[in-house]
Amino acid sequence: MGLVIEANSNHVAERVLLPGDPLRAKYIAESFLDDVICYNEIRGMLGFTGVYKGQRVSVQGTGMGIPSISAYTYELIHDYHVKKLIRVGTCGTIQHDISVKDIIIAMSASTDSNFNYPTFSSFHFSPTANFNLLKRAVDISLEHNLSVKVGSVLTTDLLYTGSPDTNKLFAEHGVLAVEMETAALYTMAAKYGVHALSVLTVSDHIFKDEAISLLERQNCVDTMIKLALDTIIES
Ligand SMILES: O=P(O)(O)O[C@H]1O[C@H](CO)[C@@H](O)[C@H]1O
Ligand SMILES: O=c1cc[nH]c(=O)[nH]1
Repeated sequence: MGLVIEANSNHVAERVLLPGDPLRAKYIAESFLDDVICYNEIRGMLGFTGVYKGQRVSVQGTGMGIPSISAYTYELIHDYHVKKLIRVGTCGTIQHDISVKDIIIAMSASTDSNFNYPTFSSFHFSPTANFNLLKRAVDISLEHNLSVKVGSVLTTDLLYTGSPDTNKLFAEHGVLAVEMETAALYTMAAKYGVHALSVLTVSDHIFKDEAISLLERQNCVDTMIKLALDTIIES
């Protein structure tokens, strides 16, 4: 039992989906898993374990931003021996040929955060997805004719102060979207020798007046959730 997760040691599966929103965790557990138990309610950051296509899978809310996801990821790996983690998040795209509701599979993540500075000092670590999870997610997308974009994302510390110039600069370097957790997830997975991937549904277009409503958001994430569940049990 840690500071943010209160589960018994055997209540969390080796494979975990990580939505930022704890209510998305509840939605995933209720809609996609059988034989569900809720193992965490600390801070309202809900965590569930259930069965998907015969395999145990957990789903843990992470909250928003690097400090929050880092705490959940740390305890899942250290206290509960989790081996595979797939973030199922939302993001804002900065590319003109990507639209709301599209799915992005994050190959790598740049960041404006200094969270890696104490470890690497003046060097810059490149947070990267696990190749096997990435390949499996892409293969499943092709098998099911899902339209997904694979590429890099920008993990920012702040939701509301993203400068248009910075977003434009990253867009010009081929970055697909902005979100707030992937760089930390990939760095922790690399550090502790586990596998991680981020799959993201585009909730808004940062340069256009396009966004899905909070209500719509729940329905739009179903394709991403099924993709992440199939990926995590098959790899
Ligand atoms: O929908 P989630 O998974 O929370 O992800 C995105 O949404 C939040 C911002 O609205 C940030 O956490 C961002 O990364
Ligand atoms: O624009 C957005 C949308 C979702 N999440 C973010 O971090 N930014």
